[in-house]
This record gives sequence, C-alpha cells and structure tokens, in this order.
Amino acid sequence: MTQQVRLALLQMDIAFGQPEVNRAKVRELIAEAAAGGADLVVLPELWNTGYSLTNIAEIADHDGQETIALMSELSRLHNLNIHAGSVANLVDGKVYNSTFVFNSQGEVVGRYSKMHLFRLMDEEKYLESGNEIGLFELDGVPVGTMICYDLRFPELTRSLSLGGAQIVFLPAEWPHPRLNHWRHLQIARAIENQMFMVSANRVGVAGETAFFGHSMVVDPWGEILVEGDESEQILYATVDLGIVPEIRSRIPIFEDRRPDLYTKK
Ligand SMILES: NC(=O)CCC(=O)C(=O)O
Repeated sequence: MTQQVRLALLQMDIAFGQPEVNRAKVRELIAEAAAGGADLVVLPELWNTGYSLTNIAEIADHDGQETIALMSELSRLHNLNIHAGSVANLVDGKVYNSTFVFNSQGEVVGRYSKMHLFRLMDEEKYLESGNEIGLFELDGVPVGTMICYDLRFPELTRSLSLGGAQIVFLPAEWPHPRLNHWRHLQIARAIENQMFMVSANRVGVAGETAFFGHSMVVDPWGEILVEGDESEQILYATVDLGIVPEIRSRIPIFEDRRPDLYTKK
C-alpha cells in the first residue's frame, strides 16, 4: 500500500441464511467501490450467512473455498485489496467465524478466526473460537484484524499494536442498544494504540435484532474521518499512514509502558 489509502466500507444488509444471494450482492458492491476509486474494500461480519446459527454447518463455506474463489477473482479484476469481513466457515466439522484478507494479486495474505465468542447472540453454542491473533502484512504495511465483540478486549488490540499494526480492521454485526459502546470503544482503541481503527458494521434487522451500521474510520488521534448512518451505503475515507509513526514519536506511549508492573493474568 502507498502512504495514502482510499478505503471503502461496505455497510450492507445481509440476507439471512442465503450465501448465494449475499455473494451476488457483494460482487456488485465491490464493483461499485472500485468505480469509486477504492484501494481497499472492507466487508462486515458473517456476510455470507448472517446469524443463521441453527443451520450454520449446512450453509457455511467449506475451508473458505467459495470466499477465496470469489474474493481472489474480484481483487484481481478490480486491482484492489479486500478485507473480506468474516464468513461462517466449516473446517473439520467445526464452524468458525473467519476472516480472509486479499492483496490485489488475489493472494490470501491474512486469516483470522474470532477468538471471543459473543454469548448474547449464542455464538458459543454453534461456533468454535480461534486461537491465534490476526496480525499480518498487507502490501508491506503491518495490519491487524479482529471481529466485532473482540473490540471489548483491550489486550487483543494492544497485542496487535505491539506487533506493529498501523491499522486494525473490525468487521461487525453489532446491534442496538449498544451504539454508545461501539463508538467510544473504537475511538479509545485508536487513541490508546495510536493507530487507525476501520470498521464495517451491517445494517438491517434479523428477528428482533436491529443492526445500526455506523461503520467508521478513526485516525490515531481519535478523530472520526467517516461514519455511516443506519442505511445501506458505501463509506469512503482516505487515510495517511504517515501519521502513525509521527504520533507514536510525539507521545511515546510504547516507550513509556511499564509491562514489568502490569498484571499478567
Ligand atoms: N457480533 C458480535 O460480536 C456482537 C458484539 C456486540 O454486540 C457487543 O455488544 O459486544
């Protein structure tokens, strides 16, 4: 990636339990984002199935095959990077909530499976948690990824920033009534780790759960560069990666940390 990166956040509704419908929609939206000049497109959480958990093993992707084939084709076709949000993914009989990230040559450069499962939406009953953090390089830039509820765990974001991440991505299906938490936690994570937070949250309703969107890009100074409303939309923001080292040297929190004194457990 160059220093200036034009991001496109796909804030979309998700057809419940209908992967084919969602894949067709995502194909259209990525073409639209490419026409809008995007260098990097970010999708929401579980965009292939939504939270159709009772039949998730039947409708999940298998070893990421459908997702990889589609995103690899689209990243090459449109010459852009894709953070493919997350998908329900069946591996060895277990379903994971998994992220795949693609460079513009269509190669998978990052993978991550959600490590904190969200009990309020029954994830722990149907899904398996991942056991590795999502830290990787995208076009030579160290970046990290988390998924939705992971945002509530500052230790995870700190592990990513200590690993050098300059951007942390957050695909999500985060609903009402917790908009306040969603906004403030992202701003806090960006400021305390002096990095960009980039989220794509879905909109729409599933059963009694209403998802509010408000996808956003927060810079390392805690300023919101773009924020969605509650409608379907593609949000664009251009980030200047040069400000990450600049802010990290202006307030040297990574040098001033006292890990020798912090609680280990
Ligand atoms: N899909 C999720 O992980 C939702 C997390 C959420 O809503 C929260 O409040 O945390």
